[in-house]
Amino acid sequence: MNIPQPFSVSSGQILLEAKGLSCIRQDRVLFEQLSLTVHGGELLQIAGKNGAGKSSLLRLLAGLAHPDEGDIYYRQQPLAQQAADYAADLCYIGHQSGIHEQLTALENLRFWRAAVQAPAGDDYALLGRLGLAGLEDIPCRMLSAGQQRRVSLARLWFSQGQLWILDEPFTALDQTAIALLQQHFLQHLQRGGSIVLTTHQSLSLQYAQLCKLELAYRW
Ligand SMILES: Nc1ncnc2c1ncn2[C@@H]1O[C@H](COP(=O)(O)OP(=O)(O)OP(=O)(O)O)[C@@H](O)[C@H]1O
Repeated sequence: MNIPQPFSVSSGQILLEAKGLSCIRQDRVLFEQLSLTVHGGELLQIAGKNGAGKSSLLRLLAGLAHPDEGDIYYRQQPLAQQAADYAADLCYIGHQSGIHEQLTALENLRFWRAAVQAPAGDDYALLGRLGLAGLEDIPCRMLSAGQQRRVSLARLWFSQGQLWILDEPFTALDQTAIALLQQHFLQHLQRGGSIVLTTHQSLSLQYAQLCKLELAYRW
């Protein structure tokens, strides 16, 4: 059975490309002349020691900061020329969980659905699947770190973006949640989606299209 390609860029085609990127923070060159490509259906893991510049690189790729040198292309066009399209096609989850702690898990999900114009869905069922049954209606500040991370990651179950950029998505998750998330990654890749992530943990599943970029720590 053929799985329909819901995304604008087909599997194997270049979705995101960076050429000659440099990033300087506090007078330290984190990286320079860094180039990479992300294809449809591909997972790119950015690895490296603490402080090597992984989060900084993800922020550049997400369009949240500008490189000191170099250019980023989305669907073969400069990012800056199609910022709105890129934002609609991107799900970025940073190091912080990004949840509103005064809102409940259910309210956070409803907020994100509205923000990305995703159709309404059974959020009780989704939260139950993520191990949060019975915790839907209490403020997120009362949840544990791992539970808050699960709420944050729930976006990936209704995101319509082809590209997911995820900074340390496994932080605070237990083994059950890590396995669930990795399974969800596989489904996204099999649909032709792409993922760029940082993690200090090795990916246990065998992704057909797994690339790894090691950022060296530079003094
Ligand atoms: N906005 C900023 N202003 C000043 N310095 C920054 C900024 N963002 C990052 N840095 C510095 O850049 C360096 C790289 O930080 P970054 O968060 O990108 O590293 P990382 O590889 O993601 O580290 P970790 O594995 O600890 O998360 C650090 O030394 C940090 O202090």
